[in-house]
Amino acid sequence: MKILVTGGAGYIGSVVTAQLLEAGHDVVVLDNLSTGHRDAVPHAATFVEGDVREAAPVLAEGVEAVIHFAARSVVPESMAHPQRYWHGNVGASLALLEAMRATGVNRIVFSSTAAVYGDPEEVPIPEDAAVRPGNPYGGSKAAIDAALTEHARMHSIGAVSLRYFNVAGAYERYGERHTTETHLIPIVLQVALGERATVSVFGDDYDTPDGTCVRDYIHVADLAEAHLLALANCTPGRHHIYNLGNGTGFSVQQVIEVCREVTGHPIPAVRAERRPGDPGVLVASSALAQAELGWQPRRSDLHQIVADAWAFHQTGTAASATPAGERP
Ligand SMILES: NC(=O)c1ccc[n+]([C@@H]2O[C@H](COP(=O)([O-])OP(=O)(O)OC[C@H]3O[C@@H](n4cnc5c(N)ncnc54)[C@H](O)[C@@H]3O)[C@@H](O)[C@H]2O)c1
Ligand SMILES: O=c1ccn([C@@H]2O[C@H](COP(=O)(O)OP(=O)(O)O[C@H]3O[C@H](CO)[C@H](O)[C@H](O)[C@H]3O)[C@@H](O)[C@H]2O)c(=O)[nH]1
Repeated sequence: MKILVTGGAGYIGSVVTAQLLEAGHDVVVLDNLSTGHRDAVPHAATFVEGDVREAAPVLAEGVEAVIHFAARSVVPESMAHPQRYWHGNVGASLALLEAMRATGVNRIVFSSTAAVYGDPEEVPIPEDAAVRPGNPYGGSKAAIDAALTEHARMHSIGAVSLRYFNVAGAYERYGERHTTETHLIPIVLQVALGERATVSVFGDDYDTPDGTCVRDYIHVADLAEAHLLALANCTPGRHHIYNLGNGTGFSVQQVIEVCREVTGHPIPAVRAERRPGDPGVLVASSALAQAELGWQPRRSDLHQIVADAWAFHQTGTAASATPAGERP
């Protein structure tokens, strides 16, 4: 299949592009390089530098399906500049859907997020939990999910929203390298690398066993595999929504401890105020993805997730990578 991957120069998009190529698909990456890297695009993919709003000419070149990663995704930035998220995420995604209609491309897999659930009443969180985003980033993704439901019904598009929990780890030579890093695991590893003196623990008075926030960390390679399954499950006229996580929560303190074990570095941690908008506990129920997509995470051990991220930060390649010759 010929697939357009928006945001394929980013962290998750580059991993999915690599797996699509390994599966024999033809991939075009459309990315404006705002947070992504040209050298993260696998060699066998065609790269087009540009905005998602300019997708029509690319779609018209025989594209059969879209996997849509391109977005702004820094929660604190969304609190300070919500309009960037309405224009950059909602506006750009609506333009992409319009271009798909105009060119007759009728399948899309979309990167949604656990942030649409805000502070959930029920944990593990099922897909039918209330959508109550606690920040404009989550709000923008919830709005795109709603637009996909409408487009599926009104325009016979087949859509799948994948609601990722906390993505971490690395795959082959593809990993997380954001200039503005807010995610816990890469920040902790920057301390181990000597790039930061300490890690701040945002709040130790949550209603959790050790008082720090609990999250569900999912290996990027497992997450990526769900996109290939979702693509095969895109049914015209239907919008499916699936949570993707391991179903196990780890506290911030536990994550730091695992990073100490993996890196052998003491990783000094300091207590800091709660980060505005952070829910205490986010853990996925991925039962629906397992039942309907046949998805099964295979790299659930947090040590392996951190070991892959650590190897990537040190050498540019995941610990579990296959030999160089086999990489796309
Ligand atoms: N990383 C996570 O833990 C996580 C969790 C939930 C959801 N998500 C979602 O997954 C997707 C990918 O996240 P990521 O961590 O790989 O982010 P990333 O920033 O590494 O990748 C996003 C890519 O999209 C590109 N991009 C952004 N706006 C664009 C535009 N208007 N036109 C063209 N290209 C554009 C960027 O240059 C970048 O290469 C995002 O939609 C994000 O909201 C990520
Ligand atoms: O320096 C840091 C960074 C993070 N944290 C804490 O670590 C936990 C994880 O924080 P991340 O920033 O790594 O991830 P979030 O849970 O805030 O958000 C991520 O996962 C969400 C869903 O769970 C959304 O998908 C969102 O897009 C994505 O950034 C939070 O409790 C946060 O307060 C710290 O204590 N110190």
